Amino acid sequence: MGDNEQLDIAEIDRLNRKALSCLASNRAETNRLATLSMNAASRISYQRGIAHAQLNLLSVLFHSGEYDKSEAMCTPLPAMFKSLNDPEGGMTAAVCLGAIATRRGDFASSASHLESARQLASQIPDSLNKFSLYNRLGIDALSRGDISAGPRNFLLALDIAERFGTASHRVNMLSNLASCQHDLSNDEDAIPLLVEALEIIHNEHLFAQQPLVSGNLAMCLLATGKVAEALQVITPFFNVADMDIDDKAFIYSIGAHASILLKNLDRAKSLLDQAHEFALIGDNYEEQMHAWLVRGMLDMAAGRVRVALVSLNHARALLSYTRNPFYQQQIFKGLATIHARLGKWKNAYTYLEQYQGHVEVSNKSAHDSRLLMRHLESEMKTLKEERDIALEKHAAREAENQKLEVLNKELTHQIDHVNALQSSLQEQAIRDHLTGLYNRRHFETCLNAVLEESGGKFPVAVVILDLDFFKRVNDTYGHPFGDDVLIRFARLMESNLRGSDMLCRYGGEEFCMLLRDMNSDMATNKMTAIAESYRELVVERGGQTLTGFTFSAGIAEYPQHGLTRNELLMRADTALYCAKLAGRNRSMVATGD
Ligand SMILES: Nc1nc2c(ncn2[C@@H]2O[C@H](COP(=O)(O)OP(=O)(O)OP(=O)(O)O)[C@@H](O)[C@H]2O)c(=O)[nH]1
Repeated sequence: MGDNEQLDIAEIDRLNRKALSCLASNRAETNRLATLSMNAASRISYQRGIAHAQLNLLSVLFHSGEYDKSEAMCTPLPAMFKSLNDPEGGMTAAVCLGAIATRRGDFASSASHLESARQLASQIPDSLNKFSLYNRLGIDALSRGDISAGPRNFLLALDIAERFGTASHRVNMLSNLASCQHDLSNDEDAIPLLVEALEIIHNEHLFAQQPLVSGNLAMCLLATGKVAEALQVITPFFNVADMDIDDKAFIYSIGAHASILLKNLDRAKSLLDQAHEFALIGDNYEEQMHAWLVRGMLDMAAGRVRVALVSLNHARALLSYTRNPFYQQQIFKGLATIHARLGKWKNAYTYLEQYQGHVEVSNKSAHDSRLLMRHLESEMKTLKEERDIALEKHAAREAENQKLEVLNKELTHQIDHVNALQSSLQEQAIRDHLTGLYNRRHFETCLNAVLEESGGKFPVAVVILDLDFFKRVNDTYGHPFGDDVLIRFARLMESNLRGSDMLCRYGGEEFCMLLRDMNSDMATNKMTAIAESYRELVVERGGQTLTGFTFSAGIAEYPQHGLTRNELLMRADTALYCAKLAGRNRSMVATGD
């Protein structure tokens, strides 16, 4: 697809949806698709397309740590989506603003953005856009220390991922659920979730997500004392250039932590220096705190007790950016140890007490979180079952409706068929099958109607025609030839009729006409003209040719020669009889009044 290609609205929408769906797994692709859709939407001034493209572009910026730029791009979007009457876009924009505020440690403003996102979400059906909402609500809840709302929202996001998302969305949520468990000191339950996520990553080749998930796994392994395993999991990612800056900071810190525990202090220092740098470049306070904590451990391991105190104090100052009990415990434990080494027993004791307090809270929360997780899982299971039943019922109703629609169509079709048949039968009932002209019965009905309509206000000429010596035609040339003559005569007569006139086959080789608003003179002239054409008619069949046909006609005029149909027909018939007697090939008008 070329950059200059003209795309229509539907194609731009599709491009934006696609850009959104690869946000979790391939940000470069999101960026490429969103740029394409932004250009195409701008070209045709499609505001909604522009706004959604902008949303995708700023999400990419957000994930690469460009918070100022992404915030500047996002700030006008909620109002824009509101004016476009697009709650889905408005919700996603509010989620982005919430995420940016969280990164800045501004939890109050984050909560207000997320609340408006939640309100907008209640107006729209479930879609992939809700994934980022639940994900963000989960992260926000954890940062507030709400251990119930965190996993609950992640499970909701996992459900959205399973219904509307890709494997990468699933991985994302398994990883978040695991982080929750880890934050609650429940690493035993976190590890299988991360192993499952890594399996999906492997099978679906979602390598962009591998560093973070592996980092999380390494963190849990560290927390459970499996240091060598932890290092093994993250080693492949050292020196990988194409990685998220946050992931780099995280992985290098864990690498440094593991190296300290394995007494490889040189390696630990080199990894930690890089971790620190990445955390600073990425403006990531939580990772900065993580790096200071590990630096404190390194200082201690190297015997630099006073320096370690400085490092841990730095880490402690940043503690408000996380509720992670692992960090809290490590920091207070470290501070207690340092103060003990420095002989500051009172301080050491205070930190020890704080450390113990955190351990107790964390043990309790690990226990609570296990229970909560089981409870949430069964709650979700019930909800899912209920939803599946509702969906099944809906599908059954739809199928029933479709069946009805098909039946309805069939019925309509049959009714049409019957109607067509009926009108064809009606036509057949009033038509002569050989010539296609009206039959005598229908003619007589119409004649009655015309006479009634006239009521003497305009004349009506009634003409009966009889082809001359027709028996001879049949006898000499055969009956089929005679049929052809009758048909050709019928067509010739029709071509001489006006819309208000009417012609019928009266019987055999006899025809009858009514000429509206014509007196007998006018009718006679008309018959003379038709007689001329009939004479010139050439009929050919089976190598035989015949021409020079004649007919005789009798004309009666309403109201002059009669007031009723029968009277007029009788007078015309008599005139016809006279024309035959007078030698045929002529038209005669009824005599007398
Ligand atoms: N081919 C054909 N002939 C028909 C049809 N209906 C009637 N006829 C023939 O029309 C002929 C009418 O003959 P006649 O009544 O003797 O009259 P004519 O031969 O036309 O003589 P005049 O009317 O006295 O001029 C008969 O031979 C009928 O068989 C038809 O549908 N097809």
